[in-house]
Amino acid sequence: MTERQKVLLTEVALRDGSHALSHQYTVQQVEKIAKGLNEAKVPYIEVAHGDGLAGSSLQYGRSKTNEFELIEAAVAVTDFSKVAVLLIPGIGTVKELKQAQQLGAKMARIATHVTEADVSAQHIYAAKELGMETVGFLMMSHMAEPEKIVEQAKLMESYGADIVYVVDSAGALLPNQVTTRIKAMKENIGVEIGFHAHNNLSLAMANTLAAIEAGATRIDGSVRCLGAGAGNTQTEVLVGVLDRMGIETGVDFYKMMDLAEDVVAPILPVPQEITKNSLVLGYAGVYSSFALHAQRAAEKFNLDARDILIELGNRKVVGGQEDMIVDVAAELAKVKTFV
Ligand SMILES: C[C@H](O)CC(=O)C(=O)O
Ligand SMILES: [Mn+2]
Repeated sequence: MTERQKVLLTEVALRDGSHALSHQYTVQQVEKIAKGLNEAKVPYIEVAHGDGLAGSSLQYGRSKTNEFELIEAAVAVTDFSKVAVLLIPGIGTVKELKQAQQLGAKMARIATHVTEADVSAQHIYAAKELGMETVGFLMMSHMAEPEKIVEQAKLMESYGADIVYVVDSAGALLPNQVTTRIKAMKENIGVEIGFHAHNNLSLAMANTLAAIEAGATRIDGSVRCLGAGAGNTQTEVLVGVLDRMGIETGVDFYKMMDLAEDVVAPILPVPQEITKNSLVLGYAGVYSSFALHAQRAAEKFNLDARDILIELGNRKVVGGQEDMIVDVAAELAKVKTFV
């Protein structure tokens, strides 16, 4: 009997989902969600500010609760799931990585813009030194062609990454574009390949299936889609779909559905859905976590947030350039004043 294909899921509702909740998680919420994910046998649970360790700031949004309390809380209620943390070099430092590891985090996901893998070297080395399973996370992967992604993935592999992810931060990729990127990596790098989707064009599931078909074995999902913009691939749906495809995740389908319905849905301030702003994120190729900042700038300058997002896409703005959002809004407002 042929062995069933297997993918390992990393649940990101407690990190990417932090964007959707404006980083307002409480210890009690994290305990309940992490406990539910652990009982559903989800292999990895990512916990941190939406922009990774040390992300709590004026620029990225202040956390209600110190993220290390959230990490500690998740570790305390998980005896199966491993806790992961995300770190963007320049936002987080080795100091925060060590603190997370000492609290029990077992995986480090070092995230850079897709053409800046070289800035991940120090933190990948540090994570490996700390004995953590280490992931290279190439954000905004729609902005680089497959050859460039392979080049950058090779750098992360050379620094010691155990896994390298294609990350569709803007939710802008089409299924065929996912296939070409993952296939190119599969043919050229020697470590596991992962994929992280956003649902801004309602393609998260299709793109995730394309990634698996092309050879990705590490997949991100989020319970109730909870993530930046229109959210990520919905974990409970993904588990059901992969089961129907005969692909093993090891995750309990019913327990994931109950967690989504009974625990996560009640804490959402608004349903996680494809709004006009999140749709434009995917259409224009803009970093998903810009949605809330663009909405606030639109209200401040009496603009349509979609106009700000389209202009940010035209300027190919990337993560870390959140300050450009207000600049663009001010320019558009001035233009509007004079027309
Ligand atoms: C910091 C970003 O939110 C990381 C991520 O989830 C993405 O790029 O997508
Ligand atoms: Mn994301």
